[in-house]
Amino acid sequence: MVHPETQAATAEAALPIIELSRLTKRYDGHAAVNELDLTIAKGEIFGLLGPNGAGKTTTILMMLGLTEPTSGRVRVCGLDPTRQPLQVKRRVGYMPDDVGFYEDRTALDNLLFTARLNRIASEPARRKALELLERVGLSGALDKKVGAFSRGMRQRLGIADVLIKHPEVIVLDEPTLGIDPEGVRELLQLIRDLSRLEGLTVLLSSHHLHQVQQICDRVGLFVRGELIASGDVKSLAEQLDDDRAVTVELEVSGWSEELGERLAGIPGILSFGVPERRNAAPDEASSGEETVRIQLRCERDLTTDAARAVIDSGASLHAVSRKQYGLDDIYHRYFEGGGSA
Ligand SMILES: Nc1ncnc2c1ncn2[C@@H]1O[C@H](COP(=O)(O)OP(=O)(O)OP(=O)(O)O)[C@@H](O)[C@H]1O
Repeated sequence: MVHPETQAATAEAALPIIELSRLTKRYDGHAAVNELDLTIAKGEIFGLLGPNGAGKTTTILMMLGLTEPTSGRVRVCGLDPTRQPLQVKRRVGYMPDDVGFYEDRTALDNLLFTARLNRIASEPARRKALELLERVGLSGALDKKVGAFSRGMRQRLGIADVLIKHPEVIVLDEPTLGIDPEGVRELLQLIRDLSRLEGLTVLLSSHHLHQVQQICDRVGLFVRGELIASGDVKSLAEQLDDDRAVTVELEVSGWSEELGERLAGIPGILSFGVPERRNAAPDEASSGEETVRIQLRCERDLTTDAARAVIDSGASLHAVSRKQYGLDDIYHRYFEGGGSA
């Protein structure tokens, strides 16, 4: 989903804040990240998506100056993390997938501790901590020891913890791991609001396609250390349709050979699968009143012609639609066969 706010991005928002060029990290000759080129604009919410071992964490660690690239270039807020790690740390908030807190201290104390580490004076730190606890919905639990927090509360406190130093960029590694659906919804909303209202750039690493789809302006698909595609969900879907074929889906009962012939006779239909009958041998075509789904690959949108063929054949048409690719389809199509679309 592309957010309208993003389309109306200001000139400032288009400024690159993260720039990776030919970035490579090798471990014992094995490339964990290989020749990665990626630019993220100020204010963008960018999703790093990929299976285990794809190189997402290694990329993040190089951006934070926590591991040195083998070759290539990284710039974060105009700084080189390898040579200026402290300046980068001041501007970038990192929330790992398992945030560590002092368990026997309260939420407020934990935030004040982080503020002290970042040399924020005690009065402004207290004001900011209380404001952030309110913001992340934890003002009712500020005196509660973190050891008694649920996973969702810890993640929300983690967000407050990265925000206390007023960063320009936040990097969140699997922020919704282990949180219930309602908690996930609230957390994603919070992240999006923070980005929109405060111009915060967010880099989010995740396996959860639907969550990434809900809040990210752009997504990068990682496979074996390589960024195999990036863009908003719509443009990734378009890249999948290289041949510009359109998929039309029909839900029909009363399938017959005649319907098959009528569909095959429509100019512009490239192919379609003959629906299988339930409990039948795989090569036996379906018949009768059972509802079946048929996907047609067409040169152009032929929903009307396909619907007419169903009705003319005497079958019942329950649904007809042009298939829209979601991130699920994109992910699976790209990752099938090891990452070639
Ligand atoms: N310190 C290390 N020493 C050797 N190999 C490493 C090291 N760190 C990562 N790797 C390897 O680099 C590759 C990329 O790992 P990385 O952790 O960046 O992937 P990821 O996409 O973050 O995976 P996950 O989603 O599981 O966290 C993997 O093959 C991993 O085994």
